[in-house]
Formats: sequence, structure tokens, C-alpha cells
Amino acid sequence: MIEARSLCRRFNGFTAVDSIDLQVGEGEVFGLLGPNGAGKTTTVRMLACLIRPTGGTAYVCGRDVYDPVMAREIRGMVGILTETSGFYDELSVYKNLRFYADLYHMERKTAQRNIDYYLRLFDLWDVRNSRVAGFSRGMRQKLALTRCLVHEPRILFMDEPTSGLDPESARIVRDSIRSLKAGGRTIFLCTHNLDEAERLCDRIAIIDKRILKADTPQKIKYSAYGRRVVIRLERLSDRMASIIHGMDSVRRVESEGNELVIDVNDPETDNADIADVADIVSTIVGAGGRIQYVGEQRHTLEEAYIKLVGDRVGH
Ligand SMILES: Nc1ncnc2c1ncn2[C@@H]1O[C@H](COP(=O)(O)OP(=O)(O)OP(=O)(O)O)[C@@H](O)[C@H]1O
Repeated sequence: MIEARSLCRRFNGFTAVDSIDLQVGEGEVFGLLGPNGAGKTTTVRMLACLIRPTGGTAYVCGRDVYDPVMAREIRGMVGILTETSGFYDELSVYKNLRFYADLYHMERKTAQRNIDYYLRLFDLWDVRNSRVAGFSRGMRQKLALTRCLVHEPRILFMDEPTSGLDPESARIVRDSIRSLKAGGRTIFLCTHNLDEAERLCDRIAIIDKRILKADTPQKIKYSAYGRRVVIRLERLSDRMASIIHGMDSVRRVESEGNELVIDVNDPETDNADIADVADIVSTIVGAGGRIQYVGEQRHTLEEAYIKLVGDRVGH
């Protein structure tokens, strides 16, 4: 759905986005994470054809963002939820939404059906005839989400969709991202909320002008910290420790009392699915060991992010 190669954007000699490669598949939730000023919004604006790149190539739904005719088509096929949502405060919810549907030249009946559907979904039905002035941040965000969905976009670009929302509204937005994905939409999410990114995204890219890392949240965590498994046995012998140490999938073993702390192969260079914990467990059982507990020492995406971005700052 989205394919960018060496994409760049300079503003009067200042490089905001520096030669990034991105690929986002249909139906994927893709997260773009990075510090303030890392170039996330600029990337979204280029892919949504709001600004032109200054270098590289980008195709969205198979269309070239540089071609003015195709760019117009792309704008019709994407929805954008920006950090600040502007509405006509003096107009009602309905009038605001109808106005946007008209901008997309939507047929009245289809527009009305979609507007009604999303107003009900986001619990705005009862205020459909109220003026937007006086709406809370959460109501405005839900209205903004409704607005960017009314024309049935294939790709949704969302910049900080849950920032400033109370937990319940944030949950509604997150649940709707999941149901939009289930409905086949492609979602491109910029967020500073790493827990949210980990829960929602199939893949993420960490950007700081350049892409620092792009992979599944799980693999990003492994690449920052490796994969460490803890196995406690009823009784751990030296023989058992050396059997495990000799396994191909094992990089390093430490033993503490009856516990083995095992670093399995680096999933970046090896096939993580083969270097599997199940192999280790069955080797222990086969050698007569009695296992009491198997667990993985887990790191959060936030820890991995801070390590990756921090390492870069340190350089
Ligand atoms: N129109 C512009 N003219 C000049 N500089 C710009 C323009 N738009 C963005 N920039 C600069 O480009 C850099 C990247 O900005 P961008 O808004 O893409 O970052 P971001 O990752 O979205 O940040 P945040 O997380 O704070 O929203 C910033 O240094 C910003 O000041």
C-alpha cells in the first residue's frame, strides 16, 4: 500500500527527513515512532500528498506521489487524523461532517449512512445536532476520527490519535483502530505512546530523520536486548548445564542455584523460530531434568526505544 525509497524532505537547507525506506502492506497497522522533531509528521504529509518530497520515491496505493493527478487520487483514498483538529465551531456536528463529505464529492446517501454509522460508533449520536463549540478534547478527537473515516479511506494516517484523551475515550479509539484493521484498512500511526504502539502495531519503524530500526515490536525488543529465557529445575547438575551450553540455539548460559538463565541465538541473524525455547525444554526433559518453571525475561518496547534512540544521541 505504501512504498517509499530514499525519501527526503528538506526545508530551506534543513533536512527533516533523510533518505528513509518504508514499506507498509495492505491491512497492516504500521507505527512510526521517534523523538520530537524526528520527521514523523513530515513523513505523513509527504505520503498523504500534502507536501512534495525533495528526494527519493514514494508510491501510495500504487500511485506516484510526485504526479499531480495521482496525488489528487491519493488524497481521496487516504484519511488523516492530525494532532490538532479544526472544526467550524459554530456549526453542528452534522453540518461539519456533511461539509467534509461534500469536499470529497460523496453521494449524499452514502455520506449520510457513513456519518450515522461512525457517530453511533463513537458515541456522538446524541450530540449530532449540537454545535461543536464547547466540545471536550475527547469529543473533538472522536469527531475528528469520524470525519477522517466518512469518505471510506483505504489508508488512515493518524498522528497521536489518543493523546490528551481520558482512558475510556483512548480505549474507544484503540478499539476502533483494531476494528478498522479487521475491516481491511491500512493504518499508519505516529505515536509517542510506546505501550499503545506495542499493543496495536504489526510493525514499527523508529525514526530520527533516518530510520533507526524497522521490524515487529517483538524483534525490535530482541535486537536491543536479545532473548533471554529462565528455566528452573528441581535440581540442576553441571552435566545438564553443559548439555544446554552445547546446544546450537544457545549463545550463553548462566546458572544460579537450580535456575538456568539462557541467551538464545540473536534473532536478527538467526531464525528465531528455530532457536526455540521448546527445543531447550525438550532437551532438558530428554536428559532426565525435571522442570519447575519456564519464563522469558521481558523488556518493554519503551526500554528498547530508549536504548536505540539513546545510543544514537550518544554517538
Ligand atoms: N514547514 C516547515 N518549515 C520548516 N521546518 C519544518 C517545517 N515542517 C517541519 N519542519 C521541521 O522539520 C523537523 C521535523 O518536524 P516534524 O513535525 O515532522 O517532526 P515530528 O517527528 O512529527 O515531531 P513531533 O513528535 O514533535 O510532532 C522539525 O525540526 C521541524 O521544525
